[in-house]
Amino acid sequence: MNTPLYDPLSPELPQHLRADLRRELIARRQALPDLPRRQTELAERLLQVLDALEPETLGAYCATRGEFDPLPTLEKWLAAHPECTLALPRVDEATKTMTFIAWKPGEPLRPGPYDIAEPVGDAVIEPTTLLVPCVGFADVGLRLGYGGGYYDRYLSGREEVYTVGLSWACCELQQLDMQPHDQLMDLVLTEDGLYGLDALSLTLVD
Ligand SMILES: Nc1nc2c(c(=O)[nH]1)N(C=O)[C@@H](CNc1ccc(C(=O)N[C@@H](CCC(=O)O)C(=O)O)cc1)CN2
Ligand SMILES: Nc1ncnc2c1ncn2[C@@H]1O[C@H](COP(=O)(O)OP(=O)(O)OP(=O)(O)O)[C@@H](O)[C@H]1O
Repeated sequence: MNTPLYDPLSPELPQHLRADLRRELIARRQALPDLPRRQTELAERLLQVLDALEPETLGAYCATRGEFDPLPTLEKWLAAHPECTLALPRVDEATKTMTFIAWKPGEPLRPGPYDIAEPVGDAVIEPTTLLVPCVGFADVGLRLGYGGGYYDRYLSGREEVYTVGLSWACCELQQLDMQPHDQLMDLVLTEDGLYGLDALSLTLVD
């Protein structure tokens, strides 16, 4: 358990404090010790979850600013599951919307807005399972992102999409006020554990 960054009884976290919180969490994860071990542990957990979920179409992301990079693990998993289509996000900064484009390991990527790599193809996919990068999270599956609202906007009206948040243990928050537009993650994985309302019902085999 990490020390709460803010008074857990505060009725609502003001926007400027959310921005401070993001900065603090990004700095924390960028200073994480033992990164190779943490990456290996989170990758193992991700593989277990993929084996349990067997997604037909999977949305992932190109890591930035100290996020867990899921692509090496996905490359390994996809080699054994060629029936699964992988897709990566492309954002439209003007409309603050996001589209998932089919992508295979080795295919080209180009820098997009916010300096995040994006696929260059044009095959739009509606992933059934989505790996969602989380700047912070609370154990019920509540997520704090970069503040663009991209995932909340994308997931609103797509309640059937199964969401797997990925974060680091140091980014767990004891209290994160839920905002009306917040979409709960079904699961959140870190190097230390499994969170979210589905964590209790998902049976993982070693
Ligand atoms: N790897 C990765 N790709 C992703 C996301 C992500 O979280 N991780 N996204 C997830 O949505 C989308 C990009 N969303 C972003 C939204 C805002 C900022 C950003 O730079 N925001 C400002 C202000 C933040 C604030 O208000 O505190 C900044 O950081 O300076 C970056 C990315 C799509 N692709
Ligand atoms: N479904 C939605 N429709 C319209 N606006 C939305 C929706 N979801 C979020 N927003 C708006 O987007 C802004 C950012 O939301 P929030 O602070 O929750 O971002 P975030 O989840 O941290 O960011 P991101 O998903 O980009 O990583 C807020 O001003 C919010 O009102």
